[in-house]
Amino acid sequence: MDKNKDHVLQRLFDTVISRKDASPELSHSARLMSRGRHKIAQKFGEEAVECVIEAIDGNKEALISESADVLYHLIVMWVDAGIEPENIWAELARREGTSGIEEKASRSQ
Ligand SMILES: N=c1c2ncn([C@@H]3O[C@H](COP(=O)(O)OP(=O)(O)OP(=O)(O)O)[C@@H](O)[C@H]3O)c2ncn1[C@@H]1O[C@H](COP(=O)(O)O)[C@@H](O)[C@H]1O
Repeated sequence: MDKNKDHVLQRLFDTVISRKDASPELSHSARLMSRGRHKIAQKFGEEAVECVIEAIDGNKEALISESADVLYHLIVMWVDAGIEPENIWAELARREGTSGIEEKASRSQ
């Protein structure tokens, strides 16, 4: 069994991808995707800004809720762009063990 399937983000991705051909009347994901890439990106940006506001204000519960909104809208953006969660996990795995300080220094050389 693919253990990634147990992950809530993978299940959410599978649900959103299954909504690509769903009715915009019945599915929020289908409605958002039917409105196009600019709208999807705009919604992601709005949710990210709401996260920033709650983080700065120190509202832990609100930050948890806004973080879930950000992840949902990020997943809609991946589906629209043809990106799979595995692509992101692979990039994160590639970075494992490389300090961000070292990586930044190597870019400026
Ligand atoms: N995680 C979420 C999720 N998070 C937030 N939202 C919706 O995102 C919407 C955000 O509302 P807004 O008013 O900000 O956005 P909007 O309706 O696009 O409005 P405008 O910006 O156009 O004014 C709300 O309707 C929320 O319910 C979500 N909708 C769906 N999911 C997941 O996606 C699954 C599939 O949902 P459907 O596609 O609706 O079947 C669900 O079972 C959930 O697991």
